[in-house]
Amino acid sequence: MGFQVVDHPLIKHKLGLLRRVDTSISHFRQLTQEITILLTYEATRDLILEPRSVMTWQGKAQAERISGKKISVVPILRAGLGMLDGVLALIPSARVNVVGLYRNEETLYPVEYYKKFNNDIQIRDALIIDPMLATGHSMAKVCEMLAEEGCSNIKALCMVAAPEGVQYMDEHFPGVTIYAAALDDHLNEDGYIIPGLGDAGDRIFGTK
Ligand SMILES: O=P(O)(O)OC[C@H]1O[C@H](OP(=O)(O)OP(=O)(O)O)[C@H](O)[C@@H]1O
Ligand SMILES: O=c1cc[nH]c(=O)[nH]1
Ligand SMILES: [Mg+2]
Repeated sequence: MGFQVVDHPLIKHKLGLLRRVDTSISHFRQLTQEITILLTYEATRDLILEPRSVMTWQGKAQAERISGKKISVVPILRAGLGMLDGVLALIPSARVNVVGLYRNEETLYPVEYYKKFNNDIQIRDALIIDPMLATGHSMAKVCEMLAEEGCSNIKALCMVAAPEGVQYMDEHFPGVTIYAAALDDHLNEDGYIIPGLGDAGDRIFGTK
């Protein structure tokens, strides 16, 4: 598996603000979106280009355009929605395939409550978005759902990952590359990432 902490001063600075307990809802949303744009930039580095001739003000010139498979973004409800605008800012024509999961607080395994996939999901590369990779159970569940649909090329973006989640994904979906803003220290006894962000869904939606 590929796991990459995207190393950039802007990401580090914005993540520091995101971690602050006194960051407002609106600022939390804005920072999440901005960091997602930076992660998307890195995660799309291997997109394939093809040459293309364009008519410029000085006649024809050689340019390039993205070719090959198209992308579908897969936000994991709820918190993943906070990252959607960031991806769409760079890939405005991406299709969106939504999965609704919540984590059972006792078992720390996800419960599925919603799924809406496009008809052409299997011919697109999938980009899963969820701010938190804690145990990795939610991310793995979505990879399983995508694999069942025939998706063969899957990447994921998250704000903060725990070593436990990275290891779980490595064991179960070694072909999936994850791009994160940070690799944190550990999970606490309730399955929360330390230091983490707290409950990202609550911070984005203003619940609690
Ligand atoms: O790696 P895991 O241990 O599976 O935990 C991570 C999941 O937990 C959070 O969702 P939550 O269940 O809080 O739902 P929410 O987005 O609706 O708040 C988070 O957004 C991930 O989806
Ligand atoms: O730290 C965590 C773990 C799971 N979900 C969150 O929102 N935060
Ligand atoms: Mg939550």
